[in-house]
Amino acid sequence: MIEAEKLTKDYGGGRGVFDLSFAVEKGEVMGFLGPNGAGKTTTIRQMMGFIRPDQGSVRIGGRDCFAHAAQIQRELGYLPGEPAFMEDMTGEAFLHFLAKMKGISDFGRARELMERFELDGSARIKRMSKGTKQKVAIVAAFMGGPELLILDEPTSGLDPLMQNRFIDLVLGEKQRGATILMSSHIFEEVERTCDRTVIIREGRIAAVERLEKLKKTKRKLFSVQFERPQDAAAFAASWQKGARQQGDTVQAAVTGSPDAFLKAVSAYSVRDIDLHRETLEELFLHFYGGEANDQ
Ligand SMILES: Nc1ncnc2c1ncn2[C@@H]1O[C@H](COP(=O)(O)OP(=O)(O)OP(=O)(O)O)[C@@H](O)[C@H]1O
Repeated sequence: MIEAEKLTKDYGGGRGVFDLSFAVEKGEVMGFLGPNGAGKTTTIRQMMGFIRPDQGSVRIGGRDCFAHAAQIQRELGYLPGEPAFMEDMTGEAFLHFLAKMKGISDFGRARELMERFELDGSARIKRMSKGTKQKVAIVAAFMGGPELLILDEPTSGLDPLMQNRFIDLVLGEKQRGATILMSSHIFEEVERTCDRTVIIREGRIAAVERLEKLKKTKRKLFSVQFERPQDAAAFAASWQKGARQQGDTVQAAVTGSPDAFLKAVSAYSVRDIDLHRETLEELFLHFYGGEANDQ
């Protein structure tokens, strides 16, 4: 469905994207991941035909994205990283306008989506919060039931309840047979929806992974406080595998099943235990190296 071949956009000074080759199959949900500034938006903008590659190409359904930009933009569902609206319009008027432009005659699906996301479309867009604007952008991308959706950080600004509704929406579209490419910083969203992920770092592909592989790589960071500091020292010495002891507390990263770790810990008296699940940013840092920025 999407084929990038040696796709390059060079902004100078090492910024941009370089030599990206990957493919998204029909019916697949592909995560597009990487730290801030890695080049996700630059890649997506080339898929939309907004900017011309310096070298290489990206094709959608066999058509070059830059040469066939207008047609591709009309057909697919796109959710930009920073949606630009006609701010004076109400949400609903804007969606009607967009539906007309895209030749969507049935507004029923848009209404259904507005209800699902509890979006009140009667307010002017300029008065809406970031999260509400994001809901308008989601409805705009999905309302035509497109075969292909390209989504740039689709849940940015949404609360956890709405993030969950978004995940359900993506799973429904996947069942319908839609192909989706989605950039994201949120592990849960990626874990629950994506079949594979393209991971980019500093403008280059670091890996194309199946989700199972990424899940196996993800670490659980345990912090265990022991009743006695000498127990903490004994546990840290016996566990090894990168356990760090400080006073009565040991921190350890566990990959995969925590069973062996918990059994080893249970040989001692434990005062408290904390679990931190690794974020995507932390995973990039420990697995692929480089900078991890806060979102
Ligand atoms: N028009 C431009 N002119 C010059 N440099 C640019 C331009 N657009 C992007 N860049 C640079 O290219 C690099 C990749 O930016 P891009 O926005 O694609 O990253 P991203 O992965 O989408 O990051 P984020 O997660 O922050 O959205 C950055 O270093 C950015 O500063």
